[in-house]
Amino acid sequence: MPTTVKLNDGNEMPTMAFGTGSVMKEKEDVTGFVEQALDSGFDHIDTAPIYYNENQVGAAIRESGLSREELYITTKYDFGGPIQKAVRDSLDKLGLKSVDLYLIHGPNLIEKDVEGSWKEFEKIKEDGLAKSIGVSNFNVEQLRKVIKIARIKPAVNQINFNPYNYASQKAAVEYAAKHGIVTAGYSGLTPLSRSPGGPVDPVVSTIAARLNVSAAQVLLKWVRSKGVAVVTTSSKKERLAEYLAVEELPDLTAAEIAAIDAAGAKGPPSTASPVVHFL
Ligand SMILES: NC(=O)C1=CN([C@@H]2O[C@H](COP(=O)(O)OP(=O)(O)OC[C@H]3O[C@@H](n4cnc5c(N)ncnc54)[C@H](OP(=O)(O)O)[C@@H]3O)[C@@H](O)[C@H]2O)C=CC1
Ligand SMILES: O=CCc1c[nH]c2ccccc12
Repeated sequence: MPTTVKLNDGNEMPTMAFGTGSVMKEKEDVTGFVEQALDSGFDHIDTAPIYYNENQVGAAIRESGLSREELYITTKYDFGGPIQKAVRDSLDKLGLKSVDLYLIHGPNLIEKDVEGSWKEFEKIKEDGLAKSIGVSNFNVEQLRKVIKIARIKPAVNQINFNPYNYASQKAAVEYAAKHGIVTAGYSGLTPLSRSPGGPVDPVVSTIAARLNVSAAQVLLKWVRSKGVAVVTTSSKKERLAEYLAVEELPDLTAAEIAAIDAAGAKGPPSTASPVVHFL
């Protein structure tokens, strides 16, 4: 059974999500990958209009034969324009009456009218179109602005979170936790996928050897050790099984966590792919 975390609105969110924004090469159909993830035991699927695959996620959900109650679906507001229309468009594409979590994909989408935009999000929850509402890529200041005017606080902040950006993201995670907001981390496997050859690699390899697990499992365990939920992905069935086994692995020791933190603080190798900023 996948592990869940209780959100500040009483709902439970599975702590291991399968992301559809990067599983495929650009414009590739993700239906088969989502089916494979559901078949492997993932019950939380993360999508967004900007991934142009909500209809494919919907098809995979229907194909899976799983009931709506067995699934947790996250999508996002990201193209701008009227918020109520955007959520209904997403629901149409997904073929669902409601999503479990609806996020503002980036702070610039609401910066002109934080209060008015968040009120629209609160209405989405009150109308039952999303069971929970939240934000993504928000820093402390941006979270503070929403919390200040919110009747319903964001339940989740989904952010880029890995050992190489831990020092800069720590404050957002701690601020969120103080306000009862769960942080979900994407790109947790950056040291393997985008920035191989950096100072985190040997530390992770040593821990992986001690535990007889993969480097990806150590990195995801490190994410969880910070109280952060995971949004990851893979095109490979064997990696999906590894990701899902992470909750059952023994905890990293405090010294191991500190060693990953310290290696991450040295930064990625100079050959690392640049982080693309968007939204
Ligand atoms: N809210 C937001 O703004 C954002 C949200 N997201 C969400 O998060 C999801 C995950 O993001 P992503 O950055 O891909 O997450 P991760 O950092 O978890 O990376 C997943 C990738 O790592 C690869 N991988 C796994 N193990 C290894 C290994 N040992 N060596 C090399 N590569 C490996 C996988 O490739 P393989 O297929 O070969 O296993 C997969 O492509 C997205 O799909 C999206 O849903 C992502 C970015 C921004
Ligand atoms: O959601 C975050 C990053 C991302 C992943 N896939 C795409 C496609 C288009 C824009 C942004 C993204």
